[in-house]
Amino acid sequence: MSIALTPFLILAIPFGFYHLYVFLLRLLRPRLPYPPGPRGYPLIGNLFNEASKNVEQHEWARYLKMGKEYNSDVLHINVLGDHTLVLNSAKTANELLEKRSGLYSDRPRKALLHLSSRWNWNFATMLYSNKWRAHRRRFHQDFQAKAISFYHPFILQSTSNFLKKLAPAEYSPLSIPDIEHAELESHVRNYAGSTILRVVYGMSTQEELNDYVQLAHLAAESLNATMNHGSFFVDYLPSLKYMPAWFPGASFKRKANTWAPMVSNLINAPWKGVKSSMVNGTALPCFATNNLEKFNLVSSFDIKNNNLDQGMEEVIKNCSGAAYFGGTDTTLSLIMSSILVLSRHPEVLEKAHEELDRVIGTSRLPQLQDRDKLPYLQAFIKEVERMYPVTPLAVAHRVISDDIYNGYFIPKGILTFLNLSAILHSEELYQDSLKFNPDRFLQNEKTSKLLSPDPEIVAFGFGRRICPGRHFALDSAWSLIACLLATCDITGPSEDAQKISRKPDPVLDYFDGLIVHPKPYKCRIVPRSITALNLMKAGYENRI
Ligand code: HEM
Repeated sequence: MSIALTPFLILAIPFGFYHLYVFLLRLLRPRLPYPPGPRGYPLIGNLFNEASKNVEQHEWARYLKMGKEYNSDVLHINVLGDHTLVLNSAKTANELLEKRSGLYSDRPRKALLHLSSRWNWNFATMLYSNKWRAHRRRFHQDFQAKAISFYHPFILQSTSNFLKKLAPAEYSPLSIPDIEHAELESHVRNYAGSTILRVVYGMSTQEELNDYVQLAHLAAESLNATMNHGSFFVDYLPSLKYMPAWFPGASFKRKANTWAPMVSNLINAPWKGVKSSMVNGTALPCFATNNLEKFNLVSSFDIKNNNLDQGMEEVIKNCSGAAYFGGTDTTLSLIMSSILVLSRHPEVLEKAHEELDRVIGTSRLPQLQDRDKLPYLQAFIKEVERMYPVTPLAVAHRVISDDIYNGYFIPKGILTFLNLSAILHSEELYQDSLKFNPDRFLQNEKTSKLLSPDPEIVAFGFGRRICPGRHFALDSAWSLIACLLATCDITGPSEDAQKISRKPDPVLDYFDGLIVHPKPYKCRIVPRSITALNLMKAGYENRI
């Protein structure tokens, strides 16, 4: 045999076997069972179970309970022929989403999502295709770990603004009132939104930022409400989308009509702004301008018609929109959970303060370069990500063709939910998993290895769809949390100080949804000293 043929055969033989496997799979199809799950009725499957499910119960908790009931970490649910696969363990996630990622990386065809609001510009919901690949590649170029230091000055600027807004006029700890949830959330949303807007569109004035942060908030409602499969009945019966909006029971359609213009504004308004500022010569360097220049697209602008060259300009515009949307609500959730936890765990606050004072001192703010020197702070953020996952069911994947796993038949088109909460709360992976304990992520001194799997990887999904904004998200959340901790005491609200002995619960204290947020809470945020207050007021001035 010629040596030149060997590499060909090395590729061809597994390829041939794979096709034989798929062929046999089709032959065997009727005989192989679906993975375990609730027994359904002919034709309607588990329709009754799904229709009568307890809406108070979080979807991830329901799947976890179901897994225990059927003693399986893969589950199958069928509603009217619409099949769903649930993966409740890291092992199955790894086997299917990672090792078979070529099969498991599509997204569901969401009737309401696309009907409602043309979210199809968002590559998070795009089908697994060349179009998605082009977007993912462009996004990855600028958001991979080694590229994001370009954005660090913007993160510092937003951190400074956040601290200034929070700083009381004078140092008078006893007279500082509790901070209400709405006020704190608005500061943090502004932080997350303004950072991403500066990064992608170069926006910097408070007026522009306020408008767009509000816009993202309004549009997020529709994505949050529609992304979880089964939130609306039309997910199971797509033909319902043809019902007129006035028809009884068509409330989903009325909602869709309200959401559509909001989502449209979300993508179009900032893009118009960035193009006009480039034409006027007032644009600040950012993801959009860097890429438009890189691909020589500036000369082809037609602002009046908002005429898109259907190629790279559209990709850049869509990626900017995806970052802007993906970066706001998720980062908000992580930071709000971190503050909630700090205010209810004085022992954690004390350890974090001790580390910051020892390593950084009290005369300057921590910076992103200090991160590796602050292992407890790092471990704290990992533990928040583990205990209170921002996206408990990740984002649904769809299987591209028939498959077999552990003797079970996985049909083409099945929706796949990755139960991140089940994985991150798994007793097998994390001892005393429902106890908040950052120490579990401190390195083992002897082996210098982490004792438990790292949520900074797990919490962002598996396979080819893993969150491409994760490095940026972690830098931006770290900066705010580190500076807030360095300068402030964070405790429970004064009037309830005695009552708050219960620690935040991932179910009772959280709303359910695609991106989960803590239910409203109050806390006290008080500068630690006059020096700390001065640091808050000065921010990173002169250093950016
Ligand atoms: C704490 C913050 C964040 C969390 C927990 C988070 C989590 C996730 C998860 C679980 C997915 C789905 C992965 C999968 O399908 O398997 C995802 C996708 C995505 N995230 Fe994030 N994310 C965060 C922040 C961000 C930020 C800051 C950005 C943008 C700068 C971003 C942009 C995206 C995009 C564009 C996708 C879709 C990827 C695709 O479908 O190919 N995310 N994220």
